[in-house]
Amino acid sequence: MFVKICGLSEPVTLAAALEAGADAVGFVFAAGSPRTVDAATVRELVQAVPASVHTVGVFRGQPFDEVVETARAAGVSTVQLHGGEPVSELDRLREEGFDTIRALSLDEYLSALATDPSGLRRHRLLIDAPTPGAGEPFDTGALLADPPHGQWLLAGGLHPGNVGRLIAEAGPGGVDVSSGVESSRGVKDAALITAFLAAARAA
Ligand SMILES: O=C(O)c1ccccc1N[C@@H]1O[C@H](COP(=O)(O)O)[C@@H](O)[C@H]1O
Repeated sequence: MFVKICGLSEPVTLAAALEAGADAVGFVFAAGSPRTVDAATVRELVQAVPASVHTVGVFRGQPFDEVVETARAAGVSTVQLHGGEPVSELDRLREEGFDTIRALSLDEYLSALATDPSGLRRHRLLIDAPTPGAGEPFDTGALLADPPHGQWLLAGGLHPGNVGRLIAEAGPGGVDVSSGVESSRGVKDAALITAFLAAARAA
């Protein structure tokens, strides 16, 4: 089970995620989030991340050049796009040398499945709630009829108490969490991060 802990901005909770065995750590560059960080802060933070752990920059609706410039300045390995950007933008990010995560809501996923199934296979897929980072779960039932191919990730309202059940029900290859490992909105909690990793690994 691939586990990503997202919305990190402080050395202590980044260390907790690494200590607990996270496969990926995420940093939010999208505007308007309580977790938004700047590239210089992330460049410092990623110095502590081993090469085996993915460092993910999270963007939503930002211009392509800004995404590339920010991701390069921050030194992240992977770009995650949440804004319904065309798949060609993710293709170009790959050409720029980044690994990619394409984040879609369930409706966006079902629409892409109908209109461009080959595009869905070119990038690591993350299926998220309609409002990313809000801590709101969604009904994964429709995924059972059309399960995604490959090692897709599930996000949206996950926390240590529900991640095991949702992994069992929806069958993702990985999970991504932000709100569910926070003590208050935007404030990460080391004990919750550790509990989330343990619950996801036990599923
Ligand atoms: O975390 C945010 O604030 C955020 C803002 C804009 C785009 C994506 C964001 N986070 C992503 O949302 C999910 C986690 O959501 P939840 O809080 O656990 O429900 C995850 O994919 C984050 O990368």
